[in-house]
Amino acid sequence: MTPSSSASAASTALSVNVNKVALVRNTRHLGIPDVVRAARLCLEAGAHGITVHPRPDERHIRSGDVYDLAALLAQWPGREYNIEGNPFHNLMDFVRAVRPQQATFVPDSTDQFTSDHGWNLAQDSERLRPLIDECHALGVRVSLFMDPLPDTMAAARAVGADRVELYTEPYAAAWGTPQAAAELARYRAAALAAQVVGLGVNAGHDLNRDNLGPFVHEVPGVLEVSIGHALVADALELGYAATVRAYLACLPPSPQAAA
Ligand SMILES: CC(=O)[C@@H](O)[C@H](O)COP(=O)(O)O
Ligand SMILES: NCC(=O)COP(=O)(O)O
Repeated sequence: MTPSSSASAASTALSVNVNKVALVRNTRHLGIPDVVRAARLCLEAGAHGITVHPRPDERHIRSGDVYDLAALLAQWPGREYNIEGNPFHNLMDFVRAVRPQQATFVPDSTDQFTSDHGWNLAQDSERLRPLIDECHALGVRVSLFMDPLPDTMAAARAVGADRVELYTEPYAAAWGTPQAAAELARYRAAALAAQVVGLGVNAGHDLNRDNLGPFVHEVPGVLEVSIGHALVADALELGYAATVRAYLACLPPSPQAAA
């Protein structure tokens, strides 16, 4: 399929995180599974973008992957590249070199098992502000990885963020339990609070085929979900194309037809 194909028409964009393809690739010196091929197959199936989280220890996504994927995305006008990381570590070097459509600032330590919390803006706003300003000067949208706390959204806007990414692990952990409805209400309140102050809302972490649909149905105005671990696990069974289509089917359709 040529890169001119359209992404699926959806009001919530699906950005596929390919960290875990790289993780498997790194266990042998054979170059397979190919991270760029995985990303291309996902884009051909209608994914709106690709996300990577190049951690400093290169446990999965390596520097070369970041640049190889940038070259791929350059062939797909209208699809977005989202690079995640801690801006006080290695993220900004990638942002300066690659200028992705979006940078997602995540407050992870270098040895963290996985992302498990959002920013403490009372502590970090002043350090974040110049880096957010630099991203804007480079034409890069900034999303801050945040816990679903309505009272923190004004500070996220005040520091200059364009969007917040709601950390969705607590929702995923509650899925299928009596606490699920209460968790959804928390995310709904956080999303509304973000939108009231002019922030766009993204979401991610531990989203999957079961919990994605209810989330985007109950939480208004989610612009993008970035999904990796469960999606790649599903792709091991279904293949990338069928898996991406299955995730897109969970997202609300809209007349918007992305380029
Ligand atoms: C920020 C976040 O929740 C994920 O995007 C992150 O990329 C997960 O990192 P691992 O894939 O290393 O668990
Ligand atoms: N920002 C979330 C992301 O990119 C992927 O998270 P997960 O689906 O691997 O948990």
